[in-house]
Amino acid sequence: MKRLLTNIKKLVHVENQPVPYLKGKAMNDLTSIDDAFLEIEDGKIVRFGPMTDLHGSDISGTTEYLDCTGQWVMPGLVDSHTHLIFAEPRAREFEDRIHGLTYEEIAARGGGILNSAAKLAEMPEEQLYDDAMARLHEMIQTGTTAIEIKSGYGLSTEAELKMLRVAKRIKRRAPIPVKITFLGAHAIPPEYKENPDGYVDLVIDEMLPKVVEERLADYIDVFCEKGYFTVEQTDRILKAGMAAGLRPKVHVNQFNAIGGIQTCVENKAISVDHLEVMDEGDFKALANSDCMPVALPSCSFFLGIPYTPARKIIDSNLPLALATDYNPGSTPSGNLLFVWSLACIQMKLTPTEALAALTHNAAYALELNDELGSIAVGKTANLLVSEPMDSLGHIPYHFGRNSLSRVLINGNKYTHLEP
Ligand SMILES: N=CN[C@@H](CCC(=O)O)C(=O)O
Ligand SMILES: [Zn+2]
Repeated sequence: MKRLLTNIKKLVHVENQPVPYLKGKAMNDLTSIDDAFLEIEDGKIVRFGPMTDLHGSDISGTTEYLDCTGQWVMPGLVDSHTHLIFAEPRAREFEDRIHGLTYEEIAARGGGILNSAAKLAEMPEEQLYDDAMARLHEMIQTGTTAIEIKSGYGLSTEAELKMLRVAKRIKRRAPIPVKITFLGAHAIPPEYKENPDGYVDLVIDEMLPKVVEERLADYIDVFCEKGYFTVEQTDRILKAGMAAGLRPKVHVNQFNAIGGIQTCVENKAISVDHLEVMDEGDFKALANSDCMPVALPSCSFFLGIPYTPARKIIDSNLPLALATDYNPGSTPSGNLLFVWSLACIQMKLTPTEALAALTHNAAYALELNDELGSIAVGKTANLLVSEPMDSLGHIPYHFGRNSLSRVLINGNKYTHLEP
């Protein structure tokens, strides 16, 4: 099955010699081809270049042509941080915050993550699966072409395994690549309030071996934060995860800088996520490491907390990825196009830097950079086709609107949004 995209106004972020990720100035320096073509065979990119190279070349066997006059084609977006599986929205807490309560105050009253855990315990796997799949379908329409899914609303061995089994079913059946993260250490359940180390023991000694035995996860995560898990507890859990074959990918520095980033880097974390509050020691720890900082601007938008210092991160010659953090408490949105707008408007990234963070670097944060993240021969044809436009900024400029005309998954039109 051969498909040919022709007359592409601009083919964005092509690579002849793919690199694992982009950092600093390189994030604003993506190579593009004007008036381009792109050939797809069996779901993979097999050839691309200027239209002038296509004329006279062998296009026999092409089964479908897609004329992209006026349209831009770019790599599909990757969401490297989501809590896609949850039982119920938390709109009540949203109203409590409008009336002045903070996220932390709501959590201290037994709301927040504990509220979601109580609801999840009661919901059958089938329903969790159907709801999460419906959310996934919606996300693909706004450009998401690979996703990470966390557990963390279980907080008991039984419920964590239930979440992860749902995630594994999604991974098997979803049309896009899925990576799974075990987040048993998302909050201290009420029965361990006086004995948090006892809960850490449960995560390490009881949950983790079962997760590994059933091959339910790719990564291990901890919410390293005041009132949740200390740096020492995080270190214990990450070391146990690594020993069991799960690389760390960690919630850290959301409200306080307590030294967690250093611990994550020491434990070879593939990414550190949130980073709304960072000190100089955190920047130092990230320099000379291969750990990807991941910013979640929709969370800052929704909770009204500081934005990750993304401009400073890139200007410090570090890489940056962007993700949604889709969850019922701090980010009830899986829309990466909105994340793109926030990155430009609130974090002062250029549209190009934000695209690099949403594609190439996000793919690295899921160790999917060999198959996704740029236009390169051999990579999977998970691609976005824009509506006709004059600049890349057209997409984030139109915040809250979907400026894509097509999302291609394995080269196939996933959805056709044009009238
Ligand atoms: N901060 C920790 N976990 C989630 C929120 C979870 C929730 O409130 O349900 C986050 O990444 O924002
Ligand atoms: Zn999160």
